[in-house]
Amino acid sequence: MSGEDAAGVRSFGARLAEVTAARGPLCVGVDPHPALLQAWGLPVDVSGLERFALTATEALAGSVAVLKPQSAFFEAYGAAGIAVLERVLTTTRQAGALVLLDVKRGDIGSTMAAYTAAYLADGAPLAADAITVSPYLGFGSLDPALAQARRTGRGVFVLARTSNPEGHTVQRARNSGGATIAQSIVDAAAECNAGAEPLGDVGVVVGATVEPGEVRLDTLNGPVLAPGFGAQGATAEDVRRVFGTGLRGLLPTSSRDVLRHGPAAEALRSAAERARDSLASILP
Ligand SMILES: O=c1ccn([C@@H]2O[C@H](COP(=O)(O)O)[C@@H](O)[C@H]2O)c(=O)[nH]1
Repeated sequence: MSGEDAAGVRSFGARLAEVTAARGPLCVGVDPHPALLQAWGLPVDVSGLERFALTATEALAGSVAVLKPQSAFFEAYGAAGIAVLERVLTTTRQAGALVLLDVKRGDIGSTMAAYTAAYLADGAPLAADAITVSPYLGFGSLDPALAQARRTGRGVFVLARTSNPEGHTVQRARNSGGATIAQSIVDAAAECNAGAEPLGDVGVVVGATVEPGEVRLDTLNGPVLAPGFGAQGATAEDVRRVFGTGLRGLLPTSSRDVLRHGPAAEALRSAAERARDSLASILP
């Protein structure tokens, strides 16, 4: 497995391929919903957030390939919440998992450069291995993030066909060439990934809840984050129906359906293992 550039920077695609080969292709979301804090017997304040997020992270980061903290739940507590998020990022990395920060950023290029400095720059307090980005301002507006990700061995996951039921009006609309918007995003990502070994750095988000055949992923040559597995109703069988078997880079992700088993670390790990094992026959 190569994936190293001339400066010796190991690409995100290579790092993702390596960690999923070792730990299984599963992402678990760290989503400190107020209802989950309550279910764990924690107060819905920043102390509860800290206990919840660090308990989940410490329980899972040693065995799960990728953890995906959902930034919104940390931002809700202001600066103190962001401080907890910083600790989640550090703790995840130290335990060997990759950290995908779900922030869904997207803006004009010059502002995108500032988001890039916040999340994809070496040494930034909120630097992650990868982030989610929104292409709604045009795929080209993401260029600063894509370029920085490549330079620093990080990745981006571009929203293409999201898992929520409201997504289809925009994402299944067709452009002047007849392609759906979702497919045009996947195709733009595929162009960025062309020739990359073992996998490109530009991933897409395609929900496990969408109709089979809505999006062609065969030429993507990049990671596919598949939310909707678990609490939103998609099963392992749905993952198989939507993505087929053996799709390289497929990374199903589940948050609430794992987290509801806490706060005991062993129970959290077992829930993640069950989720991963349920996908074993489908994934490469
Ligand atoms: O299309 C999308 C993109 C992102 N998400 C995020 O993933 C998790 C899903 O949580 P569950 O508890 O497993 O439903 C959450 O953070 C979403 O913001 C998504 O669901 N769909």
